[in-house]
Amino acid sequence: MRVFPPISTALPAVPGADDPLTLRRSERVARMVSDLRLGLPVVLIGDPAPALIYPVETLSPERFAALGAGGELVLTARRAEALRHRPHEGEVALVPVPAGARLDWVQALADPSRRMPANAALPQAPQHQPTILHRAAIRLVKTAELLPAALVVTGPDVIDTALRHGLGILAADEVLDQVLLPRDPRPVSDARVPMLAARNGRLHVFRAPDGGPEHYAVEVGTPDRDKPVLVRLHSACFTGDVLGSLKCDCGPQLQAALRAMEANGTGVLLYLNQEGRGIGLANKMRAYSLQDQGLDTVEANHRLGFEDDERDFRTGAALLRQMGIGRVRLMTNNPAKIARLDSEGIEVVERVELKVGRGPENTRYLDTKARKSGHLLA
Ligand SMILES: Nc1nc2c(ncn2[C@@H]2O[C@H](COP(=O)(O)OP(=O)(O)OP(=O)(O)O)[C@@H](O)[C@H]2O)c(=O)[nH]1
Ligand SMILES: [Zn+2]
Repeated sequence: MRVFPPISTALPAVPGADDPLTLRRSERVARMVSDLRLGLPVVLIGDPAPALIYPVETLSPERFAALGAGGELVLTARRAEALRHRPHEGEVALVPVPAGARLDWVQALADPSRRMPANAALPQAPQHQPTILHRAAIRLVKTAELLPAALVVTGPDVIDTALRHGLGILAADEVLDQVLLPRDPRPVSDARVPMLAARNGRLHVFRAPDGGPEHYAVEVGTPDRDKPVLVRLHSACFTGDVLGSLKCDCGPQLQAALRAMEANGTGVLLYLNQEGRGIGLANKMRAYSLQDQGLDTVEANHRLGFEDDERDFRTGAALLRQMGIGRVRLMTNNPAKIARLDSEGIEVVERVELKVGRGPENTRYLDTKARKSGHLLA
């Protein structure tokens, strides 16, 4: 068996860490995430060998054709369950890609909206277990808000290929550590924004140093930081917030929270860009299509290969810390938000109910959240 050199010796001499142009780990991971969105492969170093990781959703037919035989498809355990292919314990599952397999076949395994080509029986799972390399691959495509599936191709020339083509290359454990790290957004700019619901508003824009999405804080009046502040943690919902979709309660919740802050005199609404409970708008629309076929909101996420909720509320806690807010009266029906703020050292002194926007189009959605996701809804 070929022994692969450690990354430090495999790479040509690189400038030292004190060189300001040396890319930090967070920057290299951010580049990898953008590359995957473009359909480019990245290289992960890990067990059993360095591997090229191709995003299934954005992979072009030409690049797929050039892969040749071999390779494994890595799916989440959720997606594997939906395919009734659950050979491994743990978060991910592997499917060997047979010689001559078509890209359609690979993409149909990842995407429930595609019809499986004929004779699509899944090949036997490989003997070996998934490793940190496969988990890191899934984390990367999830961070890129793509379908959670990747092709993993190992071979003796992986490092050479990466160097020749300038592909992103990092150790799998470094990628996982980085992707799971709490983001620490920094204030960028702010200005007065009078709103219908709250005249005395100011919008603050925060940017994550790792290239992740920007998040916003809408400050109403000037809350006294020595007292608990009326706070809403709101996750982006383009359909509800902007289009007034009746499928959820987000739009009415957003407006009601701002009105409550106006009535209270002060408050802070954090607008977290975690669309679709963290799966992104494209995947949320895939989930909506599945809901049109009869699945509920949780089942639809699972069928796509996601958990019910992929959000990370540590971002909310980081924003509150940045704004000098340590104690809050939190407007929510979601106990997970309270638990996360508490564990991040933000004291939730009171939960303020926010029950608005229930109607015939979203009754099932709200009931499912109460029944399956622990939401405190009437
Ligand atoms: N994946 C998915 N996301 C959805 C669906 N409907 C709404 N969303 C997203 O769900 C999130 C709702 O955010 P919030 O209202 O802040 O959170 P919540 O968990 O409902 O908690 P509270 O409103 O505080 O009680 C937004 O990111 C929406 O885009 C759906 O059917 N599927
Ligand atoms: Zn919504």
